[in-house]
Parts: sequence; C-alpha cells; structure tokens
Amino acid sequence: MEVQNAPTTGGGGGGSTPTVWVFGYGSLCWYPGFEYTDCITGYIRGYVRRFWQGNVTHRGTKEKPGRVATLIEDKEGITWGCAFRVTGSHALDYLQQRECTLGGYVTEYIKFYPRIATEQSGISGEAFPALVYIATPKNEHWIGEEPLLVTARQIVECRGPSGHNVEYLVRLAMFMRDELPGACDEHLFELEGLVRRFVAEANVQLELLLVGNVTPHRIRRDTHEEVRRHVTFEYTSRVPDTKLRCLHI
Ligand SMILES: N[C@@H](CCC(=O)N[C@@H](CS)C(=O)NCC(=O)O)C(=O)O
Repeated sequence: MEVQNAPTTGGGGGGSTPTVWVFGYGSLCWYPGFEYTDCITGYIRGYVRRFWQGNVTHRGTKEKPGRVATLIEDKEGITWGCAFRVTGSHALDYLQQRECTLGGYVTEYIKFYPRIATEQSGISGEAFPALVYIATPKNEHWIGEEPLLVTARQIVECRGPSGHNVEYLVRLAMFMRDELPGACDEHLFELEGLVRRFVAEANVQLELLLVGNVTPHRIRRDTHEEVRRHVTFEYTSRVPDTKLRCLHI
C-alpha cells in the first residue's frame, strides 16, 4: 500500500524508504502483527475511543458480529495508545488487508503526542503525524452508540477467527494498565468491568477466553526512555509517572 503524500513524519527515521508512524488504539496495541523499529506510547487529541464498530472477520461472525474499537471525533477528547515506526510498504500492505479490507477501517493522518520525548532518540517533544485506521459510520459493519450493557453482552457472546471478543477488550485494557497506568478511558474500563462481571456470572474462567488464535506479544515500548535521564527538561514532555491526568486540553 503506497501512502500517498505521507507527511514528513516526526521522530527521525531517515533512510531511502519512507518512515511512517502508525498509531494503535485497539488490537494494534497488543498485537501489531507487523515489523517496526520503534514503539512509543502517547496520545492523539480530538477523538475518543469507542467500541462502536461491528466485526465479522476477527472477533465475530455475520450472524453474531463482535465489537471492536474505533475513534469518534470529540474536540475535548484524547485517546491514549502507542505509535509504531515502520519503514517500507510491507507493514502498510499488511494493515491495508487487516484493517481496511477485513475491518472496514479507513486511514487518516492525525497528530500524535509522544508521552516521553528525548532529544537523543530523535523523538522531540513535538507532536508528529501518524497514520490512524478509523472505522467511520459509512462502513457496512458500523454499529454506532448503544447501551454499554448491550455492547458488553455482545462481546461476551461473540468469537471469531482471531479468537474471543473478550480477549480483544481485556488485552486492550491490560495494555492501558501496564503501559499507561492511570490514563483515563471510562468507556473502556466500564465496559471491561461489565464484561468481567458477565463472564464471572456465567461461571466461565476468563483466562480460557484469552487464549486466542493470535499471539499477543510483550512489546518493549519507549525504549528511548533509557536515555531519558541524560536529557535536560525542555525536551522531556512526560506526563507524571504516578497518575496520568485526563488531559482534557
Ligand atoms: N485501528 C485500531 C483498531 C484495529 C483493530 O482492532 N482492528 C481489528 C478489527 S479489523 C483487528 O485487527 N483485530 C485483530 C484481532 O482482533 O485479533 C487500532 O489501531 O488498534
């Protein structure tokens, strides 16, 4: 997939083949499935994450469509996730198939704000454009807003070729707790609470639903953080370690 008119992305990279940053906010956070050279945590502004996209190819079927994440415009909103630095077209060709062809997502460039920035890593404190895959109301599997209880019930009852829909939600919540402790996302964590409750009420062992057909892998993120200690403060744009605020900015 050629990325037409890819803006010059921040975060250095250089080299002949274009470097593109891809922002992940759903399964890409815990299962990118492509090669990348860097993975950094951070956020985008002007959007909130919602489980308002149906899915019949990974976490559901035509008869019982699952629920996966998309982004909804909200001028006060921010969405935390991670950005992957990729070079060449292989990763983008893979994502074109996985996200667009199979998932109904379209691509957009959105400003990404790194959580940790250091001069040495070539990742300055400045935001830079990242490629984002968004499911819009125009796609055939769009669900839109529904009561959270309905979404939770659907997630508990759906599974697809990639595994159970519960795995999709719980692994994303686990990523947020592990990598961005304290980052706010009421929709995600309230949904997770309901799903965990329904799974317990059905006397199902949650761990059995997390064994999907894809191999989630532990991603070493913010590796440039190791050089953080040499940086002077004007380059460090770090949200406080202890509790990430809901940055309604
Ligand atoms: N574009 C979002 C969502 C991507 C996403 O979750 N896509 C789904 C549906 S097409 C997917 O690839 N699922 C793979 C899986 O569920 O294992 C992201 O950046 O993470």
